Formats: sequence, structure tokens, C-alpha cells
Amino acid sequence: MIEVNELTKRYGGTTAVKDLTFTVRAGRVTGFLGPNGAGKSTTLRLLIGLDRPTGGTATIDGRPFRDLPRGLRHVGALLDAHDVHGGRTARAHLTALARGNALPKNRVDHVLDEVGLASAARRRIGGFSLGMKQRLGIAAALLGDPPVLLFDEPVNGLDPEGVLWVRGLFRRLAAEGRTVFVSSHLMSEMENTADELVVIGRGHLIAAESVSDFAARGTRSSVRVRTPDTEALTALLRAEGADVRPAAADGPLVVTGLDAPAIGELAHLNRLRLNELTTATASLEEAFMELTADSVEYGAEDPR
Ligand SMILES: Nc1ncnc2c1ncn2[C@@H]1O[C@H](COP(=O)(O)OP(=O)(O)OP(=O)(O)O)[C@@H](O)[C@H]1O
Repeated sequence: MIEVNELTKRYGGTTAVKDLTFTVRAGRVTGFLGPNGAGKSTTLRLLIGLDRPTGGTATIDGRPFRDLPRGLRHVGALLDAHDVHGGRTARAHLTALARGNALPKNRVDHVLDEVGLASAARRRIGGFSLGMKQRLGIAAALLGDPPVLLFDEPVNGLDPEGVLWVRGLFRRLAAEGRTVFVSSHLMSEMENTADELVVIGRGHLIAAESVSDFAARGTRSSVRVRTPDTEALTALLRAEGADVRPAAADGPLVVTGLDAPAIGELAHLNRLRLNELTTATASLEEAFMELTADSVEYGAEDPR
């Protein structure tokens, strides 16, 4: 389990994270989401002791990372796939890591197989694509067979087959009872993978909850209504305070501010026929955009 409590990190005048408090549980895939510059990498660096917090604590199974004697056996992390010696082969890189952490040598071939790099084991990392480097970084994280795994933007550079593979891997690791904490700036990468979400924006916590609770926060759920009596129904709905817009010429009405049962009841009481009544729940992506809109550091409308 990962526990972050009132974590703050300032770099000179920049506050990268501020008073972050959340928990990441074992046996789950937890997505760590936020727009660019939100503070995800900083939080992960603080978690594995690569940086010291200005305030607050970040612990893994109750202890700061640097107090964990077993290093890679306790926490595996992929922070920057480029941070490898390009002149080495994949196997030499992992063998050196295994030796440095007193891990059995047979783990090297095991993790190379696991990430699909067995046939590239003798190639120099300098010639690897970004996707291959991501796989190698994941292999390194898995090397110590750790109960806690952290991945910073692991999907970057993977092709669609690689994305599917990595999703399956994360789910399996969580099903084995491990803590799997995965950062991304794209909700679409997380919605089919994560059980839980921690969402931050400009260093502040926005949400820490299950994917379904997060989706329910989107306030944009609307109801599509088709009726032969468009004008009459529109007037009735507006009189009840709903917002009514035609989706397109001859298309359904899109109603917000009243739910489907209330609209059905209103139509029934006024003897108006309905041909369609469908609730459209806001997508996770929409909920994410809505909740982080104020914390996008480099938005399209913001030319900084
Ligand atoms: N070493 C540093 N020195 C100064 N400022 C830093 C440093 N590291 C991070 N920052 C700043 O802290 C903020 C958070 O950065 P961080 O890299 O943690 O965000 P992120 O959520 O990982 O973003 P991205 O998705 O773009 O990688 C940014 O404003 C960044 O410029």
C-alpha cells in the first residue's frame, strides 16, 4: 500500500505538488492522472526517494522508500524509459541491475520473456524504439518480483498491440495482489485498465476514488428525446427549468437538468408521444476534462 500524506514539493518559486493526500491499495490498478505539469512525475520521484519532500510524507507499506532494505524486491519503478545506457545490451543492463540488487540471475531471462524482449536480449539498447525501451523499463521494474509497482507514462511509444499487452499485464499484476500505480495524462489510457483513480491538477488533489465514482461526477449527463411534438415538449421541459437543445435538424432533443423518468412522466401527463428517451452519461474523458479544466497548465487557449 502507498500512503501519501500532505505531500508538498517546491522547486524554488514553483510548487510542483501541494498538500497531496491519498492512498493506493494493493490488488488494484490505480491510475494517476493529471494534465501535463500536474505534478505526477514529482510525486513518483518523491515516493521512491529520488527527491525529498518540502513537507508531508510518502510511504510504501508504512515506511519511506529509503528505509526499505530490499530496494527492487520491494518496489519496482519505471520512471524514464530513456534513462538507460544505450551501449549495453538489454540482457547486460538487466544483469547489472540484478547483480547490484542481489537478485537471482534467472530473473533476467524471466522478465525478458515476460515483456516480449527475449529475441532482442542481445541487441544494444541504443538501437531500441521507444516502445522497446518502455518494455525494457517494465522488465527492470519487474526484476525484483516486487509487491509494489510504479509506472510513469508507460504507454508512451507502445503500438496498439503493446498497449493491449501492457493493460493485460497491469491487470494480472494487480490480480496477484500487488499495488500497481500507473501515471498518464490521458484518461482514455486508463479507463479500460484502472479500478481506482487519483487525479491531480497543478499539484493539487482533484479526486481519489473508484473509476465509477469518478465517472458519476461528470455533470454533463443528458437525455436524448425524440417526439413528433417537438415544440410542445420543448415548451413543457423549459417550463420545468430544463435546458433543451436540438442535437441537429430532425435529430433528437438533448435535455439537461431533468432526468429520463421525469421527462417520461411529463410527456405522459401531457399526452405527448415519445419515440426515444435515452440517458447519455458523460464519458470518463468528459468528466476528466471538466474536473481538470481549471488546472491545465498549457491549454490551447493559453499561449504561455
Ligand atoms: N527539478 C525541477 N525544478 C523545477 N521545477 C520542476 C522540477 N521538476 C518539476 N518541476 C515543475 O513542477 C511541476 C510539476 O512537474 P511534473 O513533471 O511533476 O508534472 P507531470 O504531471 O509529471 O507532467 P507531465 O505529464 O508533463 O510529465 C511543473 O510545473 C514542472 O515545471
